[in-house]
Amino acid sequence: MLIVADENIPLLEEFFADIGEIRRIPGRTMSAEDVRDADLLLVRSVTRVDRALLQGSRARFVGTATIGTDHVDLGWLEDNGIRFSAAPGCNANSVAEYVLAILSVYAERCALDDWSRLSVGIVGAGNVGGKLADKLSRLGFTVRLCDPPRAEREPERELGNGLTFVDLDEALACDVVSLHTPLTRESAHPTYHMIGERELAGMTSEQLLINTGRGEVINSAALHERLMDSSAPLVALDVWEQEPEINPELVHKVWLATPHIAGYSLEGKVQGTEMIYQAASHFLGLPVRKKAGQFLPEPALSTVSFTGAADEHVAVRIALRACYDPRTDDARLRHALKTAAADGLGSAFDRLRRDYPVRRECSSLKVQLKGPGRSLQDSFRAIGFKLKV
Ligand SMILES: NC(=O)c1ccc[n+]([C@@H]2O[C@H](COP(=O)([O-])OP(=O)(O)OC[C@H]3O[C@@H](n4cnc5c(N)ncnc54)[C@H](O)[C@@H]3O)[C@@H](O)[C@H]2O)c1
Ligand SMILES: O=C(O)[C@H](O)[C@H](O)COP(=O)(O)O
Repeated sequence: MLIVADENIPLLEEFFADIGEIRRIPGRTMSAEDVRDADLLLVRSVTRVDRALLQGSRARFVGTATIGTDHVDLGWLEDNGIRFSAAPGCNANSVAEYVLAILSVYAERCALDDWSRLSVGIVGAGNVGGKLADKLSRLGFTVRLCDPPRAEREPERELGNGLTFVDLDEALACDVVSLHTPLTRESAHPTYHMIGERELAGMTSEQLLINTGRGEVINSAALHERLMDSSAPLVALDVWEQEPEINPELVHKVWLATPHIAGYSLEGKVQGTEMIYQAASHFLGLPVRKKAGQFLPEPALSTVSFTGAADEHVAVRIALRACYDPRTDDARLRHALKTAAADGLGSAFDRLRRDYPVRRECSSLKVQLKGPGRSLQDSFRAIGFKLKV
């Protein structure tokens, strides 16, 4: 059995070596020739999976180790009897932690001691948006959820934590707006360029707009234009139109710029591999013997300890940043763009993603509290840290 796989899928050998021969190919340039003899095809988001790639291939199963599926022509696969599986939710926690880390830096920038005074509009309340909403609500933030497909499907549903669905304009009025929708063009509520001139015109310099969904959810020409004006919101972008050939001028204009790595915690990436391994095993009628947890190494930092003198907000900030500080990724991207040859911006962007350092989630870090601090314990738990008692 031949397994053709994107070389950037971690732990391919560990999960798939028992199933067949693995041929690793750079995902961005994977061609019909590369996949002609494949029985299983394993991809990430950078490979367009459609008729052009698969016609003439003997592949009967395609797995993507990602949440997003906009790179896959699902209709064509179905019409051609090719089983498909994605990895829903695999890196949702990674993205939620990325947004929390940004909020912590933003609160500091705004000289806010208590970050939970910010209201957050979450657009797209699925695995990622839902997880973020849960963490933020438990931390005491005011959260507004905008998700028209869900609002139509579950109009009466009690969302918990006092949450209700709002329309896009209400979400866009929050202090922080975080986008977590898939990229869709033909659905009842398409998200392609959902944030355009009108939406951006309504936002002010007192607001922060974060996009970790897909670049094309924001009209980047309209964003670029809006950012010419000092009344524009602050913007943090992890995803870009036309990746990897992103617009360097837009990078210069946004506050935080990262190379599509919000979901790149080690846990998130390994869970993506685990999920397509499970799906492929079921498809082939093989037992599922391996689990992501068995391959996660010990983290470099295992415990942080706070005394009874710790201020709650400072302690949370320190622990969160010990796991992840988005300014590091921002600096790497800006440096890479500055030093890349003019025709090499796309390669520089892809290199940052390929060589991404190990980043562990908050659950890998134990927090020790020497003092009563019930509300501090709750805050750490809400974020996802383990408490050491
Ligand atoms: N930056 C990253 O590293 C990264 C990582 C993971 C996922 N993503 C992106 O985030 C997207 C969301 O991930 P998820 O796991 O939450 O997906 P999901 O399918 O669980 O949830 C998406 C939600 O968006 C809602 N939605 C659809 N159209 C909408 C619209 N017009 N307005 C508001 N809401 C709408 C859906 O109803 C759904 O509840 C993925 O499709 C992917 O593109 C990016
Ligand atoms: O959809 C997803 O899961 C994320 O966008 C994912 O992090 C994309 O990573 P890539 O496949 O581009 O490596």
